[in-house]
Amino acid sequence: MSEAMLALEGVSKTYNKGRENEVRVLDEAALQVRAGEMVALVAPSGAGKSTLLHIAGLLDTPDSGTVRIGGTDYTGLSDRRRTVARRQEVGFVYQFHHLLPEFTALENIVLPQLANGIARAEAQTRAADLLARVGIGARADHRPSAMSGGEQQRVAFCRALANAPRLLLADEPTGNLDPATSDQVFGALMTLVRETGLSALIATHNLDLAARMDRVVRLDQGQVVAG
Ligand SMILES: Nc1ncnc2c1ncn2[C@@H]1O[C@H](COP(=O)(O)OP(=O)(O)OP(=O)(O)O)[C@@H](O)[C@H]1O
Repeated sequence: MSEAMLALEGVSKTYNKGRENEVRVLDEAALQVRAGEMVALVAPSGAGKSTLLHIAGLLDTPDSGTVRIGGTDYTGLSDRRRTVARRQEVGFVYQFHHLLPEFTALENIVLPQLANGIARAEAQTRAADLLARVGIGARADHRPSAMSGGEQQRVAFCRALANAPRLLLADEPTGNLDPATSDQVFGALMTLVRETGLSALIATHNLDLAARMDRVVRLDQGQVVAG
């Protein structure tokens, strides 16, 4: 078995601790995603999927437990170190694309690379290559408003992969699309993940999409269990 790219151990998270509206969302949760593995995270609304993804992606910290990405333990590291690690190691995709409306598809994928110190020419070549791989090379100069929902989401996938992360985290990445488009766009995401050898943890309510991944896990009473 290959080494875990993402490893959560004993991760607990409670919101509003000690208050009467206390919510214990994660309770000693454990999860491993191996290198190159695609794992579906399925859970009812409110079960804690977003909380788990934010902790896995170093956007939030657990009350206790450890988070390792690529073998590095990020527990207790400074916000700065976590921010740098997040930028380099993790790509995020959300239900809504959150593309910058005033920039073209290509520029939306170039900008995060510039923020990561990549030269503009190299960033543009990489952005064009990513767009071609998800089948929308011809839309490179379109702004988000001049693209379909499926195309916008494909751009969001490319942006998530712009800095060649090792881990992709996605929260309902096709949840805003009609079923047929969702199916096609998810296919494009899977191809991209497979070609780049990424590890991915993808939250979805769509059991058909979940079944196309390597493994399905569920969140049950704050713990991650086999799906
Ligand atoms: N910042 C917060 N403060 C207090 N409670 C919170 C906070 N964030 C989330 N919660 C609560 O924690 C629980 C889990 O929230 P989370 O967003 O992780 O669920 P989810 O499984 O992603 O849900 P959905 O599928 O609806 O997005 C919910 O009951 C939510 O109300």
